Amino acid sequence: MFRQPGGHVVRALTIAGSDSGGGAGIQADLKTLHQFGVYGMCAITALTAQNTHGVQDIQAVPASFVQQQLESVLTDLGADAVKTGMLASADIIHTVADVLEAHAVQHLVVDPVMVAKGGAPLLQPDAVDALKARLFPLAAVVTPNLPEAQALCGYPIRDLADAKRAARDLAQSGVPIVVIKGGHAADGRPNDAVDIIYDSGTQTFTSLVSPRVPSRKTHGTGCTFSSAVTALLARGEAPLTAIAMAKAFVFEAIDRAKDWDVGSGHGPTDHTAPANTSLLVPPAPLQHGSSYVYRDGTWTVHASPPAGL
Ligand SMILES: Nc1ncnc2c1ncn2[C@@H]1O[C@H](COP(=O)(O)OP(=O)(O)O)[C@@H](O)[C@H]1O
Ligand SMILES: Cc1ncc(COP(=O)(O)OP(=O)(O)O)c(N)n1
Repeated sequence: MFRQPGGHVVRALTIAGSDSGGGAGIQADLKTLHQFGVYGMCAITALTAQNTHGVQDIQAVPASFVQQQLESVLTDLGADAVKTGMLASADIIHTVADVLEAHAVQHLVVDPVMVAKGGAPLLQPDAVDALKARLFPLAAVVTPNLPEAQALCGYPIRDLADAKRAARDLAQSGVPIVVIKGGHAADGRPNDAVDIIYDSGTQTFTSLVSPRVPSRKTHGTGCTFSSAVTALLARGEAPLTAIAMAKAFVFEAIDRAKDWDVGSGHGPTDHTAPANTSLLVPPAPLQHGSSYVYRDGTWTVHASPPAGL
């Protein structure tokens, strides 16, 4: 396990739903935290019966029991960083926000999970406002995918210019850093996956680009990405470095899984992808306002960024 200079084992808490298929949710989160050498803990918000073909059923956990799990963990083990994933209902969101406020948690990553890739709703529609009002102001980083960003902003995101507008608008809820993930490629980018980062402090956009792996095995990419960011923030990395390393890790996890036979539908990624710093870390501190590309295991400044970056 990764330790802070004083010898303290780095730990992180995920508050999310269980994916019985093991590719997303709590299972992806704990695998990712472990891979980054961070001690992982969890509070489960919902149980899903799920596989690589979709979500067959959902059982919500009562908000009072989510609260009990959080209190059990935070009053004993503590957390250097916390992430939220599937929160299911406004009731659970209010409970989670109350507990996180009371414990003054640091480094909160909010992955505003709303719909699984197969189309199953993972958040009640009336909970979207609660997410923005209660959790966004507590977050260090918020990581919507394109459909989530559209739902949160209330307008379509068709291209990179729209994604930038959405990132800046979402930051108005009091979020230091918004990442609009590009896995869904609303603007039809067949060859690359572009993530747009807006930093409220510097009021700059940074874009991170990787080749798009031609694979259906991308189940759980968002959970894996936000967990990697959480692990790296817990370890003390700067947010921009954490986000870049997380993107590189997800690229490697998708790439490793492209030929494997786990499930016959949209399979999961391979969380045993390398997470050691030397392979994923940018060679120099990333500059806000620039565009970077991850290719062949290396980050470089993007010499010919896509139009709109
Ligand atoms: N086919 C792919 N090839 C490379 N990177 C991808 C691919 N699909 C998603 N990503 C990356 O995975 C991360 C998660 O994005 P996304 O899939 O949009 O999230 P979600 O699972 O929440 O829908 C982002 O960094 C995105 O760029
Ligand atoms: C229990 C649970 N939580 C979250 C998700 C969605 O995960 P995500 O990483 O966005 O991956 P896809 O479902 O989009 O492949 C989930 N499916 N289940």
